[in-house]
Amino acid sequence: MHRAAHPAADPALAGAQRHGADTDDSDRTALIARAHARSAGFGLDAGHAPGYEALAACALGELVDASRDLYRHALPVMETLHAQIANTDSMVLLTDSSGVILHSLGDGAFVARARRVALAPGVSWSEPSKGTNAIGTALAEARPTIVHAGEHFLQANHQLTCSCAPIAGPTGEILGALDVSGDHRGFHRHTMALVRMSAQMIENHLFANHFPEAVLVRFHARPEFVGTLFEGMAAFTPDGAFLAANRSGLFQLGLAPQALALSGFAALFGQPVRMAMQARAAATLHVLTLPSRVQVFARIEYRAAPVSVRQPLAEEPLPPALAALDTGDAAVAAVLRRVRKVSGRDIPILVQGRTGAGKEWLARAIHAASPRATGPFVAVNCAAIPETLIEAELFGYEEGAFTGARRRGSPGKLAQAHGGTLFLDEIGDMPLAQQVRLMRVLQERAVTPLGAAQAVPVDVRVVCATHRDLRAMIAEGSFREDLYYRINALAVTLPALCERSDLPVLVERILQRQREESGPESPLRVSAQAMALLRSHPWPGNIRQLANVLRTAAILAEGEVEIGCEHLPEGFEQECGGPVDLSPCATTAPASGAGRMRDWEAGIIRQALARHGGNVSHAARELGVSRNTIYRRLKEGLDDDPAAEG
Ligand SMILES: Nc1ncnc2c1ncn2[C@@H]1O[C@H](COP(=O)(O)OP(=O)(O)OP(=O)(O)O)[C@@H](O)[C@H]1O
Repeated sequence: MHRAAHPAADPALAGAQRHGADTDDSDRTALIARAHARSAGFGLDAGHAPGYEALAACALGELVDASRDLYRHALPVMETLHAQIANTDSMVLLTDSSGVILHSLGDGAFVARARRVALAPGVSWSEPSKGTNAIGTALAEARPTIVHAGEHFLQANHQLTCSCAPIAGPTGEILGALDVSGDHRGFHRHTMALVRMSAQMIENHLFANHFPEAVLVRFHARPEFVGTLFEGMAAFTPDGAFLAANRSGLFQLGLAPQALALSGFAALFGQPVRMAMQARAAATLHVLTLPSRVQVFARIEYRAAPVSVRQPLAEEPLPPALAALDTGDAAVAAVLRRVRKVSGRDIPILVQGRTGAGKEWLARAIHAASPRATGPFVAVNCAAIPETLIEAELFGYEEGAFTGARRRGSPGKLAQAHGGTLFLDEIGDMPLAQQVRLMRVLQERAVTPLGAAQAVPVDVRVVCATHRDLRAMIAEGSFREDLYYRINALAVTLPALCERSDLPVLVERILQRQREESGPESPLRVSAQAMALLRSHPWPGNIRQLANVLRTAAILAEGEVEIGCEHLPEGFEQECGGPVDLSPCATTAPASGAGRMRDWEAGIIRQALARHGGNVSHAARELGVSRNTIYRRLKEGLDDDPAAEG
């Protein structure tokens, strides 16, 4: 049977109690023994490493979404904590209440080792899945916990030392946990204290922002502690009924929860709430008397509820920028609702979808609907920049940094996006070396241009897009997993045009926009026959191709009342799989399978190339895709074709 190492036997652990854990040595031994007994009860085998499967990105995105308040308030605190433990071969982790890692920040060398034991987002570290470990055990015991080296139930984790504190919500429920894990040889007795203080900071932020309509009292017996991590906080209704208090508040008030629940402001602070509220505008602190007769210094705040907080989120209208993309397709509407939920927060979003499906448009709308709307929106297409230039383009360079560098250098796209949104299109095409640099910039929020000695602070929200399967790329080693999780707090997938149910509305919107761009002309309709053709087309170039087809058709139909089949490109009907019928595009496309879909797209591209005598630019223009897309699709088609040579 696996035996718990005695904490006192490890000199590194001596004094852990004095530096953060709530337990003395005998308590710790008992705590680890309890955790081991539970772990054995779960049927875990100490010598056997369990499967290390992470949740799929979208499932992880849903968990992050479900814990969005915790995530939002924890992220900046994690960054600060990470800066404090930088270069200590360790990482900072945030989990939800079930122990699934939601977010991680770490040092390069340790991250690679941590990945081997699945210390990565999407993996559960609950006791039932990993046995005794700081995260699972802290959550099970609802107390700050250190689990060091051989105290881990699984031998695979004996190389780790972990310090974890649960994070309680404003009404006391455990929302998740904050953990620092590192190499056991680097155990530092102050780590637990840092983790506890950071967890406390997150709890205080959550508390201060939780009650939409409340009188908030921040108090402490020492005036210099009001407004710090150590202040007590208590929330009351506007007529003085007690709502909740944070840890320090509960400690200072010194009453049992049942007694507090029945108390009011006057009973706890010795004067009516109205009197305290009248004094709240004064710059000086207010003196109040606790039931224990102890006098405390207090700052009193009152927040009235914004009307919208009372309405369920789902009923709120979309902000105009997002509403403009809502053309009636259910999948698109679901995407818009998801991004709307995080629109006020700097959460990185990964937009997935085929070429031309509207990823950049969505990114622009996300920016326009965010508090950064007045800042810049800078788009970078990683597939369109030669590999050798990506670094200079993104990170900037000093004068003379490399041969061919512009005089006076360049700030780079990241710095240009300062205060706004950086849209990284085709992020899957970014070379690995630049992925490492980008990761560092996002972590440190500062960029060092090529040839520069000084880092420049950058404040950007990142929205990335890809048509590639980044998880498959991670598996084959061509995309960094840490970057993937960094850019992918929320992943959304735009449907291909042929999967959308809103083609007529989309057509109408595109024609309307094109009319607005090219001056007042009589409104154009699309004939029923032509609409049926549009519906049955496979649209490999998606909305971009549709917009191009409509632009040309509108010009050809000038002076007529509607766009007819004769205004659509030559060969259009054949691409639709024959004569016009009213069947949806899916029936003309291959039955299923991403591979066959690609072959079929490659076939359409080959036909277009044949029509244009092999001229890639002309074929690209007709299909409404970039030349890069044509090259890529042809290459993918050939790579997948077992009969292809070479
Ligand atoms: N919701 C929309 N309504 C009207 N037109 C749209 C919409 N979304 C996209 N478009 C049109 O489709 C074109 C392509 O869109 P966008 O550049 O966003 O696609 P993308 O998915 O980023 O493409 P790529 O993968 O090639 O970078 C736009 O220039 C615009 O003309």
